[in-house]
Amino acid sequence: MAKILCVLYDDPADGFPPSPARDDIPTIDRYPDGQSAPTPEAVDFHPGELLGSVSGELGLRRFLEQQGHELVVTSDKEGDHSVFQRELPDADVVISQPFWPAYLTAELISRAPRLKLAITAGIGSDHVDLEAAVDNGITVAEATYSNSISVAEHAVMQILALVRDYLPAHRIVTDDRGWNIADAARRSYDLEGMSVGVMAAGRIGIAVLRRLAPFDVALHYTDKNRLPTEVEEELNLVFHEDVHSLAPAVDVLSIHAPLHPETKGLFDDELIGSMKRGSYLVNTARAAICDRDAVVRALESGRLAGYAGDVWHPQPPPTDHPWRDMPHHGMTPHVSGTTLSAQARYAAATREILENWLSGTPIRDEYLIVDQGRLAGSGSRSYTT
Ligand SMILES: NC(=O)c1ccc[n+]([C@@H]2O[C@H](COP(=O)([O-])OP(=O)(O)OC[C@H]3O[C@@H](n4cnc5c(N)ncnc54)[C@H](O)[C@@H]3O)[C@@H](O)[C@H]2O)c1
Repeated sequence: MAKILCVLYDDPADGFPPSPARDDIPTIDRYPDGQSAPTPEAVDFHPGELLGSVSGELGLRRFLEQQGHELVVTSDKEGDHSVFQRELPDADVVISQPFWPAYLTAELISRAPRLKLAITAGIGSDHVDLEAAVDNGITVAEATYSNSISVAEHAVMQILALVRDYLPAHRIVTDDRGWNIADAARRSYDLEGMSVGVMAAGRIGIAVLRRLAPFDVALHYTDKNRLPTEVEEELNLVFHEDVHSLAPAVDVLSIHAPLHPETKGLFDDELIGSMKRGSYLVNTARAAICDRDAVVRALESGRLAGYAGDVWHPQPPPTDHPWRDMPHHGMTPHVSGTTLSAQARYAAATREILENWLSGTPIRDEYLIVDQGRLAGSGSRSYTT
């Protein structure tokens, strides 16, 4: 029998909601590239419920316990005495979410001799030391595509919020109880006619490009895997060989690459300094792709007119993290990929992966990041160790 250790974020501060705000959510059978939505044999939850917090348990308890497996769910993840680190040494499976990541470092992996499977309930497995997973024969799998559109919508929202300076205007109404139109207009522009670029046009990046096309903007992108010519022509995309060519060419840049050795710290003083004065940078990918203090400096100097995103390092960030107080930012907590709509999909994908693993049947190739001692599936396309 297997021990499954699941690290989830805390319930809402005022308790687990007795009912969701809406009775149902749209059913998505297929993702934009034709990949089918998760196909577990069954689920023990109602889509639209809060599943990603501790009491939601990703809807897994009945399924696992009926088969005699042990499920431990906790939000307590930091330090030697945390429930996560105390339960890890005899765990067979760890499930974690990027929103509240249980950092599976090489050192922790060395203390978990039974660990065979690390599931990311969401997308982005950089909280797992992939090299250590390769070396220790651990399979890493994630819920590919489950929240890609969720994140794309968030990025588009934040691009518009920055360019139009939405949040300060909202605060004039709620906090100041005021009506100074000039205060609201002094940094507010139209997106129309601007150049917008994405760094990485994978599942999220292409969805951002598609959603922005009707805004009559010039679309640019870079990716180490170039898109098919017909997609470039359809969206009238300008391709850049690398981010150093993309950054100075656009007014707005949205980051959608995974965090791995090629992308860590990429947006430093030099790269951000090559952008036009008054550019906007949105990062819903991973915080460590940007140099934390270079972002603050660029907002203070006016090189960046705005920065937004939902990803921080570490997570949760300390209360004095400089991104909480820097000027002209539109940051949210790491929430874009954990809408209730996304939760239904990644909870179902997590169940599907567990069903496969527990019955010894293959996990879908597109869910795999590391398998059999090497990068595999989606991981071999998007990551480097
Ligand atoms: N904020 C959130 O809630 C949230 C949710 C999901 C995913 N994400 C992040 O977004 C990332 C992308 O997700 P996705 O579903 O689009 O993944 P994806 O695998 O579909 O796309 C990743 C793309 O990045 C490209 N790429 C990788 N390294 C690159 C490099 N050095 N230069 C240029 N391009 C590079 C790949 O070729 C690929 O096209 C994830 O890895 C994750 O870190 C965040």
